[in-house]
Amino acid sequence: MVSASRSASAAQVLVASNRGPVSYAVGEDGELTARRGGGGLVSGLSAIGDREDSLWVCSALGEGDREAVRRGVGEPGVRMLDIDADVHADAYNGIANSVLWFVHHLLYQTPLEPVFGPEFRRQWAAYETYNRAFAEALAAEAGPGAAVLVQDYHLSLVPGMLRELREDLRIGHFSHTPWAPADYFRMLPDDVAEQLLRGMLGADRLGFLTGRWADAFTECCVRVVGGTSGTRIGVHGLGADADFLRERARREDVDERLAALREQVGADRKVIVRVDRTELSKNIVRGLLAYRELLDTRPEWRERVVHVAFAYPSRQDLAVYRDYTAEVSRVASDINSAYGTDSWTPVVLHVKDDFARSLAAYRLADVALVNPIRDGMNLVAKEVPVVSDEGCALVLSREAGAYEELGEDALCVNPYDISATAEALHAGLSMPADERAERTKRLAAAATALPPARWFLDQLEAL
Ligand SMILES: O=P(O)(O)OC[C@H]1O[C@H](O[C@H]2O[C@H](CO)[C@@H](O)[C@H](O)[C@H]2O)[C@H](O)[C@@H](O)[C@@H]1O
Ligand SMILES: O=c1ccn([C@@H]2O[C@H](COP(=O)(O)OP(=O)(O)O)[C@@H](O)[C@H]2O)c(=O)[nH]1
Repeated sequence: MVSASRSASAAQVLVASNRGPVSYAVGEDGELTARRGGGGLVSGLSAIGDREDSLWVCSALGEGDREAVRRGVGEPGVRMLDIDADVHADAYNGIANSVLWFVHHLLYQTPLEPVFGPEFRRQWAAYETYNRAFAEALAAEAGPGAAVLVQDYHLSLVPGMLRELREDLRIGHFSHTPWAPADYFRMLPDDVAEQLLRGMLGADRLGFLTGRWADAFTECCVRVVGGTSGTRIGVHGLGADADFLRERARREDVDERLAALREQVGADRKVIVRVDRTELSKNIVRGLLAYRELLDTRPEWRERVVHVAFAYPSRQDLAVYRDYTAEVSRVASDINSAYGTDSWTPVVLHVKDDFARSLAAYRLADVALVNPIRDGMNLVAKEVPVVSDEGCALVLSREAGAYEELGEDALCVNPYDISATAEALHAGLSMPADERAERTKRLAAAATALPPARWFLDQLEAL
């Protein structure tokens, strides 16, 4: 960890995102420790750090990050913005994750409904302030004619704001989420919907993970603001980083965790693996219920399979995420109480983020379960086949962006259909080893077609 030192105002390529590549924690001894930021956006953008002329502008997300900013500690080429904590909380928890995330992932269902009243308006004002802070920092840091790539729904207003401050810049925006169908998007107050779209249309070019999300965005523009007003739109299906993953997954710390997992699972048992943030859109509870149904309807699997579920903490400031986390644990322990025996624990649930252990689980999996209700891409689905030791069947939701590229060799499911998911798990567990290996090879090839470095460069060149 060093003081951020790269010359800032010379930056020719800038990335802006809420979450940055590292986050900091203050230890009991007062020392700061850095750890890799979670989630797929960070995995995808990691290649940018190799460029000398780049700057990654991100937000301080917690007390550790704020302390790092105060002490002037940081990674080279990264600038963390210490935006007022209340403004950040309203923008990130209130607007981005409680409203925009829910709209794009179709998560509002009774009794979870949007409430567009005074609190929303206060949070919306904070979202504007938050976006303006990014626009101003980018305007100050960008060299003449620089390219700025703004990331995701946290920063939808930044392209329009930045355009007003700096006409010389080339501005792109990339959405890592799905985009809501127009009828659902128009649930947002009219002025807010319009501001979001006009903010994004301030960019020269907009990127999406799949054609499906790009088309939904275009349809929203046609319905709400009359069209996309000359802004170019492109599709870039972010893939897994094969070189990084294969090397990282064979290191000693992963081997150690693999041995521990093998011991926990027990000899001669098959393993169904899932790895997610504990996130409503990932549909973890329905996944567990499908596993329960498998044990119920196909008793031949009892004692012969273990479901290894990693559900690492996410957005815990929000009550709805905390409740969901508790529900995941409750359903997992219900299954263990109902079916477990002295020698067999049907579900092994880990709720602490551990990248090395996740890679170990990828290696071990006979079946990977990826069943989101909706997901921009889902990199886990792309990473498992790359890392797998002996081939792995992939049970994949048709509502994940990854389905467009992996659909042919995965066992595809409607994520709401628990029985169909249980049947797909059975099919995965029963798949002959040679078929599984063949499919895994093809899945890995499709999953790595557009590695992160190329994904990033393509956008830069197109801009
Ligand atoms: O930053 P958090 O609030 O902790 O959330 C983590 C990230 O979640 C979302 O990731 C998405 O990006 C992936 C890569 O393109 C994609 O595969 C996945 O489907 C998306 O869910 C979010 O869009 C990011 O901004 C967050 O950092
Ligand atoms: O303990 C872990 C397990 C996984 N991941 C990474 O988190 C990302 C999850 O991305 P995905 O697109 O599947 O979903 P997101 O969380 O971004 O919605 C993947 O690249 C994983 O390798 C991680 O950072 N820590």
